[in-house]
Amino acid sequence: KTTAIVGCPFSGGQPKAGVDQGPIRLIEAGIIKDLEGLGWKVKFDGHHQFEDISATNDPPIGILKNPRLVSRVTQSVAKVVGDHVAKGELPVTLGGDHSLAMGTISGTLSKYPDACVIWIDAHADINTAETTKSGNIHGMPVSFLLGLGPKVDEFSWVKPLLRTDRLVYIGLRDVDAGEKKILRDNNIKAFSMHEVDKYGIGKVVEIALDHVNPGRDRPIHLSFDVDALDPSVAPSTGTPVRGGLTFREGHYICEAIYETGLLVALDLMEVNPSLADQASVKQTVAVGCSLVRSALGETLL
Ligand SMILES: N[C@@]1(C(=O)O)CN(C[C@@H]2CCCCN2)C[C@@H]1CCC[B-](O)(O)O
Ligand SMILES: [Mn+2]
Ligand SMILES: [Mn+2]
Ligand SMILES: [Mn+2]
Repeated sequence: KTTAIVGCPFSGGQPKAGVDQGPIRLIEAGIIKDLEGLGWKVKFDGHHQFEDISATNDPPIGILKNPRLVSRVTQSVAKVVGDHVAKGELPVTLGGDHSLAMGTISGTLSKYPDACVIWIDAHADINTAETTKSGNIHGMPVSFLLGLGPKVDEFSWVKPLLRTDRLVYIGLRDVDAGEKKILRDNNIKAFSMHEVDKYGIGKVVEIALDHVNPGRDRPIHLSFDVDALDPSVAPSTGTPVRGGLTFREGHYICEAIYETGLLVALDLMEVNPSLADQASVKQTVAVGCSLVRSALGETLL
């Protein structure tokens, strides 16, 4: 079994510098050796370099920031991830901000059209060009993947390959009003921290899988935004929100998804080693590596 580490040093979907350094820090922390230790053959063809944001003439479209750069980068990521998936390799995409998921999930769905997406995040990342208040495209990838909202020519390459009944969220606790309406209007299954408290993470993962993968026969793309975790667990991230998943709840999700044997692609997003003090950075990077190990088969016994 082969996994391909796709390092995506990219920050164009959001305004805070540093998240583009996430991949190198995860690599330096030893993620490759970690996965080899779990028996994986690990391919790492280097970090996918992207033009410097400042070097591109990329005025906003409406209020969307860096639209041409984000589109170009995510389209190239779609090809990279698609190629790895087509070869039967498990791409582990290291971000970089969560706009990259427009690329990773397009890549996965191009090979596995019946795949389901499990989105672990404090946020729904489902704003459209009409509903976004920030214009930060890391808050929008899911709407493009579902084909919701007004067309944005720059992103016409993103095909609406994802179906609303193949998407489920766990960890939500900071969802914009416009996003709440989109989730309701489209009957999208979402387990907020309220449901995690109410049912416990074990039951939540079971119900989530029953919803998007009732026969446990569909490939799974797990897209993990480290800000789903409580800021005390993963402090170095761009949009922290209190009241998040514990260290164990985050790891349980990854362990349970691995146990299904259906994982075909993983994203580990929004680690920003420029935020908070060095101890916090070290902690966040270590948690990121640990989550990846758990999603790729590390067990406690
Ligand atoms: N919905 C958001 C957007 O900018 O669209 C607004 N939110 C920040 C905002 C601050 C003020 C109180 C309400 N929340 C961040 C989120 C995107 C997160 C992207 B992710 O990849 O980190 O999940
Ligand atoms: Mn590659
Ligand atoms: Mn996110
Ligand atoms: Mn988030």
